[in-house]
Amino acid sequence: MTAITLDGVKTASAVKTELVDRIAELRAHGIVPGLGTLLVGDDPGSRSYVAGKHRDCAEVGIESIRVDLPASATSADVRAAIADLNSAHEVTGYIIQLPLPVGHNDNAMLELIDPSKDADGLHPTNLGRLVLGIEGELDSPLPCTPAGIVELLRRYDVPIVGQRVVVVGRGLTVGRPLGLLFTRKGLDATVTLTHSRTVDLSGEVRRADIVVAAVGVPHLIQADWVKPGAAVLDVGITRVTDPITGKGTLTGDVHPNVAEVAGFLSPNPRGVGPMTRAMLLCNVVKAAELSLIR
Ligand SMILES: Nc1nc(=O)c2c([nH]1)NC[C@@H]1CN(c3ccc(C(=O)N[C@@H](CCC(=O)O)C(=O)O)cc3)C=[N+]21
Repeated sequence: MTAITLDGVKTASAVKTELVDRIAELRAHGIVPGLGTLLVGDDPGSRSYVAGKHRDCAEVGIESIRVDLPASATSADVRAAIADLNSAHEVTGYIIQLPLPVGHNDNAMLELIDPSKDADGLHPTNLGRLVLGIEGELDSPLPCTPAGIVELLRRYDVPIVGQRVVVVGRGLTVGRPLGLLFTRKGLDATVTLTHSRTVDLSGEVRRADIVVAAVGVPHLIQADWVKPGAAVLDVGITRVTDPITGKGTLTGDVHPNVAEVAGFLSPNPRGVGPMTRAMLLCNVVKAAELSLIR
């Protein structure tokens, strides 16, 4: 058996196509959606993600505003840049590229974002709304990676209701909010949130109908850990740069042999990454639409 690929590139492209008309409608009402990005330092991974976000915006008709600070930026510099983004009228939503360089406090900076401009859904107010919102439509932005994971599964009709989901990794951007999202009414999954201190991790994963691997441990999830037919989503990525050639390679958390056992496999790259970016655009558009009716 070979797993059906959950194609994030194709699915993200469908999501983006659906946004184009909504963006034109906003512009017709005099609202120009604009995504800001705040990047601090010169981590190559972060640079490439930010570049991707600006390309996506250009593709669908969202303006984008790029603020790059040098690695030498102080916390006061970062705070000042956040204050500027909060007050810039052309910025309808923005993100702080995480992680910030060592010496900066990611959570403290996230708290300074105007929650109505929080395109990542990571401000405590918006995370709090996700905790409160067990049912009904949420009008707060959802964290992009969890939203992208659920959207990818839905578009391939992978059953979620009542299913056992094992999330490997409890990080702020993926594992923790994903548990909250999967257990909302309507999705109704049963979630086990695992982490580095979990006893018998392979046993937990073997019980799962849906496995989300978001830890950044190369090839942690092997074929013999996976229940035949399960959906496996590879989210964690480890970037290794060859010291001699300077060439970078990306290795996911899921071993390639999982494709022989799983029913569905979201690869990495070309899986959840592009979906994350598409959901960011959705958050920007949705926030702009809400500003019309408020
Ligand atoms: N405030 C904040 N919000 C984020 O959403 C956020 C963040 N910080 N920090 C880092 C992680 C990581 N992340 C990715 C986004 C797109 C791809 C993506 O599109 N990847 C391509 C490959 C790109 C490549 O080659 O590097 C793919 O999977 O096909 C990957 C990872 C967003 N994150």
